[in-house]
Amino acid sequence: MHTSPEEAAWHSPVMAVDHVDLVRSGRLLLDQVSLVVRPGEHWALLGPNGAGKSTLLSLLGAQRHPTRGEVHVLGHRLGRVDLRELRRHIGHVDPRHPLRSSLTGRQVVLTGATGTIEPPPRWTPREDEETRAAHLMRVLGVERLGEARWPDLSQGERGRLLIARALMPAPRLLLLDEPATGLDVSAREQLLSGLDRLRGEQPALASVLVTHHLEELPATTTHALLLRGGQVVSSGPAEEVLTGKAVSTCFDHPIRIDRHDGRWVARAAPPAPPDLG
Ligand SMILES: Nc1ncnc2c1ncn2[C@@H]1O[C@H](COP(=O)(O)OP(=O)(O)OP(=O)(O)O)[C@@H](O)[C@H]1O
Repeated sequence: MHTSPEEAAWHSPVMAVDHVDLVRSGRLLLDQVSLVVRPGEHWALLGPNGAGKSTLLSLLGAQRHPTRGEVHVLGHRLGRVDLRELRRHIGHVDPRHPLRSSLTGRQVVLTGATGTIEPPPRWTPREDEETRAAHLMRVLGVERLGEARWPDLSQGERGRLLIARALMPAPRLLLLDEPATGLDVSAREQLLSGLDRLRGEQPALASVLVTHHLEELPATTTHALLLRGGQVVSSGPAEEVLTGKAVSTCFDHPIRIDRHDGRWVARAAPPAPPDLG
């Protein structure tokens, strides 16, 4: 049967991590981690402090090499490809965006087209870039912030603008490191519904979102990987992985998980009844 290049791209993994170890300063930070992310999949990377989530995300973002094992990102094996070139096809949202000047919201989003923090000198965006920036700002619900100045914006507003910025070059992969940390409930909900809308309108986009909190997972999350001490506790479709048993093991605490309208809620499990037998 004939397969078109579009169909082949749809089925080929966006990234594949195969039995990866990562050692730094003599410490094993990732221990035999494997993960395959396909187009249209939205992964949650969960685990306690120090589990290795950010370390794994930095591999997925082509920011470092594994010590052992293979990482393929967008069909390229890390170690055999120019990492800077590869990074241009990955939307990596850095919550500590190092912007110092007082750009407007629209200008910040447009710097996603040049991959720079400040607009390059004498650079003027093309009309299609302006149109895309406006569209992405609408999808993420920040269209009214086009003329607002970066230093005046709230953390939640900045976070959504940074996601729009990361999407400017139309990446196939979006990486989000704790995007809801520090947001109040309304800002968090606006962020999550923006992500749900985005995923609905870009069905081939794949994403990986790091968090400690199940409440911060968008309803469109399809898969989850639980990490503890650099090792995978469980990995696969979200409804199979996000169970009380696996999450309790991961966080080393008895936790009960409920799901309402597609969203997850975690709380301490009630103590087991005394054994009267
Ligand atoms: N360059 C390094 N050398 C040695 N240890 C490191 C290095 N970078 C990170 N670590 C350690 O690796 C472990 C995993 O760190 P990482 O930041 O990936 O965890 P995390 O799951 O993202 O944690 P958190 O939820 O607290 O952000 C931590 O114990 C950290 O101290």
